[in-house]
Amino acid sequence: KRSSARIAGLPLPPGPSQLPFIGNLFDFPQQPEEWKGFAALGRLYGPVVCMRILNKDIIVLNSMKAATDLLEKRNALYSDRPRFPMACEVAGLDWILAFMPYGSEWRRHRRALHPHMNETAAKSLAAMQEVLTARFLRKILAAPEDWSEALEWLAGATIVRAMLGVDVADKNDPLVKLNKHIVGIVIGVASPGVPWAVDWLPFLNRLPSWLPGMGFKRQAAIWKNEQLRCREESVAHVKRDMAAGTAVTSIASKMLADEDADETVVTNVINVAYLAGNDTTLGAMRAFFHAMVLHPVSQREAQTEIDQLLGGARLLSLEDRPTLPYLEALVLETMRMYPVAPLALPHCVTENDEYEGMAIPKGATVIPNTWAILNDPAVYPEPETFRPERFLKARRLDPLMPDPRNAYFGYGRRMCPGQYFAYNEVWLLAATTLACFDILPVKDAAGKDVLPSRALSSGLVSSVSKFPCRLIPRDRETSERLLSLV
Ligand code: HEM
Repeated sequence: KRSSARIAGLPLPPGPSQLPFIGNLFDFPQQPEEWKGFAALGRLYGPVVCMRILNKDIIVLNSMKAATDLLEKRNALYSDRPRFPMACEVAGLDWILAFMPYGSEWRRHRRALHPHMNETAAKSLAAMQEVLTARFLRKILAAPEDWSEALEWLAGATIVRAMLGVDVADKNDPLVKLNKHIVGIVIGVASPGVPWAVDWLPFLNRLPSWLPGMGFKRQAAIWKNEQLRCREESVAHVKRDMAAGTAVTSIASKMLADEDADETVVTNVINVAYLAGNDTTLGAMRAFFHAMVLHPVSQREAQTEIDQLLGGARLLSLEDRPTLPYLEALVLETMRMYPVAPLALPHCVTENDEYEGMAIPKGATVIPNTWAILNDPAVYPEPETFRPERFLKARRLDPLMPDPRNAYFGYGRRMCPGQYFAYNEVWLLAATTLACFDILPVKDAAGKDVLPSRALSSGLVSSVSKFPCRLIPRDRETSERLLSLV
């Protein structure tokens, strides 16, 4: 039986029928690729699906219209997060902006980040991104088989350079290590599908650690110490350099130089940028290589467009973006087909609401199904086909085509604050790599192409797994000459 209506006699959104107490526990889509399970429920019940697990209402949004109507147009009601007791209260990760409840603290942190990450500010970081991307290309010219490690280096080097002004070492960089340590802890406590009893029964956190079954508290205490120590160290590094007069300008140094700045907020947002920006951007960049291995015709088309613009005379820069519509379409199509956050992050509704005759109960967790939105055949016909042309009309970007970034980077007031910085990085990587290399599949012993798996991993960040590919310089001499100038 479905639970009875609770708001002015309106029914809850449709969904599978519920068992007593556990509700829809057995209907809940399972990893891997649980977004496909949510999309299947959407085909059965409609774009807004309601489920209940134990004591929690869960509303899944499977269409852009529903996501826009609620998360964007009613953002005053839909910008909260569900509570994450294990991550925030037990493991002390409540300083992470992405987990913060909607309110004044959250707003203070977003405001601190905004001047440094908005669209205009992101442009001023592009020159640094161009230099690091050129270093990446030099690395893969020298050792193409190590492209995956070089890409990991690029993702870490860019965010650390932007936030802390530090040039990351080629291997074993201490600041990258610190940040990775925090990421590991966040993955340990906050990954979807990691069941912590305390997340469902928060009173467990009030029981003493020595009781049987309270092992999670002892483990979390260790994680808490570790992550708080690491988080202080990265900003302390910048402060030391500033005191010695050797600091390179960075977002941290600019924030700290502001007399009115609250140091705790600075430490929080500087650290969250690596957490939220490293693996996501890496996943997006790896997806680009994957798409190119699988779609040589699109790759060739983008290279022709680039060659016509450059004629091998210079390297591409971000300023070339408007003159390369096919390349832009190719990057957008890659983002559409490889969403790094297929279920975004959950939102939470703060008041009882009504939508198209259905009750949305206060406190419900709202899961936007970005994967379903970006694979909606009514918007993107034959969504399983990689087709950059879908974004073009008469060889220009079609302004009527919905931009996948409006889902890819999340929704409403919680939309990703790093989106411009991240997009520029992925675009630069795609543009400059295609200018210099052919990206081809590896061959097996019989000389046949080995194509990598298309499956997206589940977790806080989704992407294709690491895979081998062949990177063949298109014109080694010219590439080496141009890259040596950067
Ligand atoms: C390709 C790369 C990236 C993708 C796909 C991505 C995607 C997302 C998504 C889907 C959300 C959740 C939005 C929502 O709740 O509706 C988010 C939140 C967030 N992202 Fe990104 N992101 C990327 C890169 C970055 C970078 C480089 C930063 C660095 C500043 C960053 C910082 C954040 C933060 C701090 C939040 C939490 C915002 C909040 O809760 O208010 N992200 N991102």
